[in-house]
Amino acid sequence: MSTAVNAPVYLNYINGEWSAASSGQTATSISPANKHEVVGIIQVSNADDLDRAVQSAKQAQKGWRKLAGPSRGEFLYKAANAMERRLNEIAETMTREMGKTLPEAKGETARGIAILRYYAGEGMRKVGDVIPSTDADALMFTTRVPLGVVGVIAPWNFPVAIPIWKMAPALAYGNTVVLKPAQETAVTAAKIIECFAEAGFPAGVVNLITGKGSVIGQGLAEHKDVNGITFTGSNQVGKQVGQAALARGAKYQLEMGGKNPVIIAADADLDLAVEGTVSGGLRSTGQKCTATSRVIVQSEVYEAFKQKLLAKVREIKVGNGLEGETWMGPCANENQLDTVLSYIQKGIEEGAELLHGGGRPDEAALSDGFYVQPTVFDKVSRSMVIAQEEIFGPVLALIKVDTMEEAIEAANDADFGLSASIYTSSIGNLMSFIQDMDAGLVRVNAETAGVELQAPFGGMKQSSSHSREQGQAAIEFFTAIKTVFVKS
Ligand SMILES: NC(=O)C1=CN([C@@H]2O[C@H](COP(=O)(O)OP(=O)(O)OC[C@H]3O[C@@H](n4cnc5c(N)ncnc54)[C@H](O)[C@@H]3O)[C@@H](O)[C@H]2O)C=CC1
Ligand SMILES: O=C(O)CCC(=O)C(=O)O
Repeated sequence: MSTAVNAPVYLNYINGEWSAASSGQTATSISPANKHEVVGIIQVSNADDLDRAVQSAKQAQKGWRKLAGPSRGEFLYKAANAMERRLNEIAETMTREMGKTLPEAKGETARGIAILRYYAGEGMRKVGDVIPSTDADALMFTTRVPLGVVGVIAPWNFPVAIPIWKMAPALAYGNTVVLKPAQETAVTAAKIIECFAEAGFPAGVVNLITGKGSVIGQGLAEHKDVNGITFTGSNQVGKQVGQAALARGAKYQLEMGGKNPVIIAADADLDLAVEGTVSGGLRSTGQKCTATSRVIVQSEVYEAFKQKLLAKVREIKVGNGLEGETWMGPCANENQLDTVLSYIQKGIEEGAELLHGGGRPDEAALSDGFYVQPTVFDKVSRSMVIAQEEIFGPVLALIKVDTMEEAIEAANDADFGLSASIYTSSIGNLMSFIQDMDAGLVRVNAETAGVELQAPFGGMKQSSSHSREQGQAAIEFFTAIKTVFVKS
């Protein structure tokens, strides 16, 4: 176990150099599995540091955008190779710093590497279209140009995948980047940036700055030289970021919450449905914006599904994510633990029936970590707070319905619309679900979580600013279209 005295120190990365915050202030990044364990000492930067990072990105953008796409792609391939060499170390850091289990952290790091390679290849793909002009002597076509400097504000729940799925397309399309990670996962972010440094990106193309959200995050959103802001996190902060960007005419992209439903139809394969509900709802301790939170079950199979679900949830081993037998790690920070516990309390007060969990685990060995039991509520009604607000924890709310129409209506009864899934063997059910479900991701006989890097990702309603990330869709945010008209 590290103490703050002998913990490694991580710096900002600005203009190709590692530097301490000019404020002289630092903070500790601690392990949620044991709050006395310090993973690293991180910088608490101020507005001057931020300005240096933005100016270095602005300076570097002039040369970076002039490189050919395939040449930019080469740097991304090198970053991917550097990350691959350090996969185990980065994954272990992620587990220590935010709590998800080591196999999940390894999977996420491998996903980060695959995303880098996908966007490295993007440097060789087409960027425009030829459009027939009404003038027979003219050539009309579209091309795309980068936005300029892109500010990346990232959360702690996917500390490798989210920064990379934002930075990789930004860079591939010719932007330069200032990354502001969540303080909870600043050490993991520093290790990613070490891989970018090793790849030899020109100075200023990639910058890392850590600090408070209200100072560095808000500062990025408000900075006049930041041309695009891409954010993932809470609804409240996302809206603030969007408003700050809008006020000065910058482009922005927000990926926020979810209240994702799974529908269990009367004709579902119940074992498959239980597996998908447990995995979708409780992996990563429910801290995914795509996590299953509302479980809408047709009355014919309600009791049978409930019993099978409880049998599986009872088997879950909660513990330190570094230990092989652990299935579910702690919440990522104390705030998150308190939020989850307060929602559980609210559920009880509102009259939902607690079937399993509901508090912190009893084991003495877990008392210094931010652990919570996997929790299942029965008799949840659609209007209850636990059926409406994002909990971001391992809490499943069972809702009983009679018909498929009622199931889809219940599934749509939320302010969010990120992901939704259905378990059914009926073509009629799945067609209605695909057509009528208001969500950016609709999944059939598969859990709500799980995003493929080559497909568009984003939500409807309050879940996003209506743009899409990942896959080819990323080009829409990270570039601007130019329509070119050439007359001979
Ligand atoms: N959609 C998602 O994937 C995520 C959703 N959340 C939701 O947000 C809730 C709270 O988690 P937090 O970590 O507090 O999320 P948050 O929205 O405060 O943090 C996300 C990022 O925004 C930054 N930030 C904070 N205040 C800012 C500001 N005023 N201006 C600009 N950037 C700012 C943070 O430093 C972090 O990098 C969770 O309980 C969950 O419901 C949290 C993380 C990820
Ligand atoms: O389900 C996934 O893999 C991605 C989830 C996600 O983007 C998030 O939680 O922010």
